[in-house]
Amino acid sequence: MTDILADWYLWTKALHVISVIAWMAGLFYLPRLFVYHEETVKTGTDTDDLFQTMERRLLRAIMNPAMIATWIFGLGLVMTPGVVDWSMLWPWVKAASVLGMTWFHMWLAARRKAFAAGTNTLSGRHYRMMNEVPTVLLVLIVFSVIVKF
Ligand code: HEM
Repeated sequence: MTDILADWYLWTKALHVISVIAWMAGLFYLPRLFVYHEETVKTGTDTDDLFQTMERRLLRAIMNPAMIATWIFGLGLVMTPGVVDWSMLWPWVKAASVLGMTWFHMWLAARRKAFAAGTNTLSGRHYRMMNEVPTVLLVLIVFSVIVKF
């Protein structure tokens, strides 16, 4: 098994990065949709329906599959011999950051359900601030995997 992973290392990494890009696009865009949804749309209107459709499709068609693919290829890299040295700091920073990113995804999914039920209570400002969470985690992750401190 580890031989196969070693042979496919660069392909796995390429697929991991492609999945990461698709996931991050959604993690940045969905909170922006929530900002406009909250600040400009009245509950029960056609525009409300349109925003709900965009949010649902973004999450189900792009973000959920991209998150699952990122995890599968990422764990494939973790199991590849010689890739991760757990005595260094970077794998721990990366692990904590990807857990944070996954938590953020779940939080967004819960907020989408609140919009769909017409029970959103958070302000546009709140969503703007939360939009910084994936940015901070992205910076930590990229420094971890590239600099390998
Ligand atoms: C979800 C769980 C994840 C796991 C288990 C994981 C694990 C890994 C591992 C083990 C590597 C290999 C490092 C190497 O070859 O030296 C890697 C590479 C990489 N990861 Fe992840 N990762 C995950 C999520 C993410 C996320 C969320 C991002 C970006 C926001 C990301 C960005 C990258 C990048 C850019 C590389 C390539 C670094 C290089 O050029 O060598 N990963 N990942």
